[in-house]
Amino acid sequence: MTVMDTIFALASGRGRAGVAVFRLSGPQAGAALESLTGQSLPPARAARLRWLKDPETADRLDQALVLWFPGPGSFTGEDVVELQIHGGAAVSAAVARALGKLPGLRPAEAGEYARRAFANDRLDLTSAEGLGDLINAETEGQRRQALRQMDGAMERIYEGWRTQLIEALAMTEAAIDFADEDLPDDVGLRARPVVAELCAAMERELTRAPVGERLRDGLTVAILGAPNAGKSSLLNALARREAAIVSDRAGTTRDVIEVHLDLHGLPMTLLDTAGLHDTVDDIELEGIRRARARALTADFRILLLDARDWPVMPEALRDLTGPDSLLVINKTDLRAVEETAGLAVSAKTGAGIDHLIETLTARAEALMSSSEPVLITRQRHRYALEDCVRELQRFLAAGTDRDFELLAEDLRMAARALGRITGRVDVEDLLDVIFSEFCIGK
Ligand SMILES: Nc1nc2c(ncn2[C@@H]2O[C@H](COP(=O)(O)OP(=O)(O)OP(=O)(O)O)[C@@H](O)[C@H]2O)c(=O)[nH]1
Ligand SMILES: [K+]
Ligand SMILES: [Mg+2]
Repeated sequence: MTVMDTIFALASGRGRAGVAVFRLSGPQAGAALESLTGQSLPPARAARLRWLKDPETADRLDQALVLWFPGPGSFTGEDVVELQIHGGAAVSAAVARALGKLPGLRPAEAGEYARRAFANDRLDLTSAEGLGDLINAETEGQRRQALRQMDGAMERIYEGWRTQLIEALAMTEAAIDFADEDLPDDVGLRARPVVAELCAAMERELTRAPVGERLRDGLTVAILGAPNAGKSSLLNALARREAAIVSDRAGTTRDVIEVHLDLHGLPMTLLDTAGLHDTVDDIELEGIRRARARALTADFRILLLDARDWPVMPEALRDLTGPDSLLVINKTDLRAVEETAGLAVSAKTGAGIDHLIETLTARAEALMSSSEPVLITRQRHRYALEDCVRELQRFLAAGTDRDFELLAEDLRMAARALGRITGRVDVEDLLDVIFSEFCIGK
């Protein structure tokens, strides 16, 4: 058994505030609380008002609300203490100094609480990621997704799949281990329909992957158009600030400019790009190359046209039209255009901008909304799930004459790939449990 340090850290943000919260976790947490208060531990999970004193000088530091969460039912699974003290730099510093004087205590490193919670099986990896995402969530959509991930919705589905896989593995191994015994002939083949169904479910999930990743990272929308169409002006109008330089000189924007927006709870990254046209200027040409390259990786594109050019579409925009593009006609204050295929706006007067935002929001929602919890919110989930599906496909592609040993290996690898997502990798332990419930042999 390893002797764990007891860690402490300011759990609330730095700076002046009404209350600051210290959190202690580890075997000495209870003793630390007793020495700081000079009293025995309060009842579990009930707040008590206590004076905190310096353990060496007995100087009063602050009056605090203290909470005692004995392990293993705490956030980290260890003994945890929370000290709610008065906010303010000097109070926090004094309490931190006092904590540092106590035996076995040291300041926590970044992520150490979540790491201990993971080590003690209080959190799986997806829940830990969800917690991190929740703390960083800036929009409603991100908050909802993070919360679902944190409360274990994702873990339950992955673990359910993994258990089914390991059951299929047990059936396949039974065919190897008990080959000479009195087993039904088809026991090794029974895994097949289970694996086929699991594989289909995972493939379905992979096609939904962009939803979760987009929701976490945001949707990317590129604004494209001829020079001086008003791309930078439109970006500024949407962002409600002067993020990009606007001038009447064609070729003002030369590099890709990114602005992050929150569209009714959906995160969006807006890209302003160099005007697309024929030029011999090297720098402009490079800008145009980058604009096109970025535009192609964007989730969708706003093709911006000067109302005075309408309905002639500049050459450079023509090959970018399609279902992932939205035609927007700008400068309608200079020339009115009829209700057309495009959206009429004026970046200058603001006319039509609200309508554009509504359209963007609707598009973004259509791309991102999902009533079921999304299972893939990060690249690493997608990669692991793709690995898993590859193994299952290999299993399914094998003919009936294939060696059960090799089939079992495919399933074992598939289970490992899934285990990488949640951080639960105990294939053998689970296999033992399943075998013990298996009514063969005895
Ligand atoms: N009247 C009017 N002028 C506009 C409107 N939008 C932009 N402009 C003007 O058009 C000119 C070009 O605007 P920019 O936003 O710099 O255009 P751009 O497409 O970013 O141009 P480049 O970066 O050079 O490709 C500026 O003088 C703007 O003030 C509009 O809706 N109405
Ligand atoms: K310009
Ligand atoms: Mg510009």
